[in-house]
Amino acid sequence: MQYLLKEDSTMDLDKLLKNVQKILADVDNDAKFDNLSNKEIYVPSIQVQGRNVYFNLHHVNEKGYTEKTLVVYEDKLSIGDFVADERLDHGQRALIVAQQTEPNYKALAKRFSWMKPTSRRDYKYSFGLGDRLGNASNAHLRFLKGKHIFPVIAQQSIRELTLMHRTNTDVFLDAAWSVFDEGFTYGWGAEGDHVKTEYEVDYAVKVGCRTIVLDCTEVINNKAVTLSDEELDKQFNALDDDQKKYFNDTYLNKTFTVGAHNDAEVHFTKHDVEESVLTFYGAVLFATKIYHKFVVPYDLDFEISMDETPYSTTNPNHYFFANELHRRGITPTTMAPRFYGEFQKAIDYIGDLDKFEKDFSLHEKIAEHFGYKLSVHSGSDKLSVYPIIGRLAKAHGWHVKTAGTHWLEACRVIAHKDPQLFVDMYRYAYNNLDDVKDFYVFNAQTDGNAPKPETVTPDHCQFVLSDDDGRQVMHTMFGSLMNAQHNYHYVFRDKFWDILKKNQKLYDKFLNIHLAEHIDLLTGKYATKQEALDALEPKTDIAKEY
Ligand SMILES: O=C(O)[C@@H](O)[C@H](O)[C@H](O)C(=O)CO
Repeated sequence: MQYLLKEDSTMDLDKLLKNVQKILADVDNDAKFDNLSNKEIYVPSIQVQGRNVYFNLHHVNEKGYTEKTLVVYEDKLSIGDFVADERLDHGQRALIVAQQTEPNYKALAKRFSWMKPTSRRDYKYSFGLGDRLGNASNAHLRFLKGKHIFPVIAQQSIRELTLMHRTNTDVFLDAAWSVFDEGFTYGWGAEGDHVKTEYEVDYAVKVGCRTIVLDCTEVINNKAVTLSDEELDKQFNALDDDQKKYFNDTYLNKTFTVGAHNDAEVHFTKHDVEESVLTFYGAVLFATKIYHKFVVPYDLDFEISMDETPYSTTNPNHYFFANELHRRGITPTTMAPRFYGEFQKAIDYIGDLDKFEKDFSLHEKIAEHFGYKLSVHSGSDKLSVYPIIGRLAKAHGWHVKTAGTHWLEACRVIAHKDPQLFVDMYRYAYNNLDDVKDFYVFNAQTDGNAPKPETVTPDHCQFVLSDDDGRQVMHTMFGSLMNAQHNYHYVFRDKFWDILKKNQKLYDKFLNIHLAEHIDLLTGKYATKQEALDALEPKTDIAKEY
């Protein structure tokens, strides 16, 4: 691709060069870069390596959208790594202006290792921040800077990619460019989330993901849980004699001590043995195969998720799965049991908190015993259990995953800035909820309590995002809403993006408020959900300030 030379350039490259030289001079002083003449230089992105300079320009165009371009000042011998739009030669060096493309990401990642996703194994606390739109990570990274929490910002399940019509590459690059933009050198995660087949694992790995979340739902025999003891026994006894002997010798009527301080026990009854084997042994073998084919050769973080099975994972089930992996020399990075109660999308935990605490505590001790962390899926908005998770997992570390709740904060921007668009989106989501019945299980599908569209008006629509069922309708219908078409036009997408791009600062503010409610409860800054909400929820309509 040929680049524009100085005389044809769309910007004053000479002036840009003067700012580069000012940056180089400032590095030798306080490196604050606070008096550059070009105010479009996004200071958090400035990187200086020897006499080489890199940064992003943030240009607000005539529509009010912020356009980001990369500027590189490097030796002519190396700058050819980048695909430039414009170039100014300067002695033995050159200044280029370039797009945020995959080739230019790869060129930057050659120079800055922190531009590549890394393992979360070495981080005690990690938080999944799935970004369904691709423009939430800057706010998330700015919020987390200095908090010593590892952000997994490239985290979209195959389900989300399918529904939103995005690729893992789209997700990866949106996240990676945010890392450069914010100068986030702490480390970041990219994961193939809820991958179920070797193809899906391979897809995530080849894009550059460092973690795979192997969803075992479809290789777990969920029928075993429903069997009578008699039928369970009959099916167990149909196994090979050596299999039966091994399982009974290893687990039957055995009690295992677990926990970092060996202060808890897991006991196996006959039912526990037979149910655990018939439910999970196939998944153990599948996970073992994936481990040897992908996790070892590509040095991946390995999460095993069973959080979306129809039934809770008992503590013996969890111990059985972990111990069978352990016997095979496999220690996952994280495991995601399905905990007691319900972790439905977009709303708080559903269940008895005391029972949850008892259940989570033993799962946590099993994880400590085998040397991995628990992973809490659908962590969005589960504020009631965060104090419990934060307390019980504080010593060993936690990994909590969120995603759709950040999409709802984008919907909140629409509800404030174009209420009619929000009303139309909600009506469409409500009337087409069957689109997602094969993808998600949530109360709003069946309880009939979601706000009726006729009650949602431009003057009265923001309440939907505080209503559990209304939240679930908007949360799960993200893909249908963003891809609905009529006469080859997007019904909502173009208007949605126009509003969001014009109001990125408001979106960022909503994201930071919402993320603070999650993080401040997990880290113990606030002891209860109500305390966090009282402290963090805006008392006025802050949208009027943007
Ligand atoms: O909606 C999805 O598919 C994802 O958000 C998925 O559930 C993810 O693993 C998650 O738990 C984030 O909260």
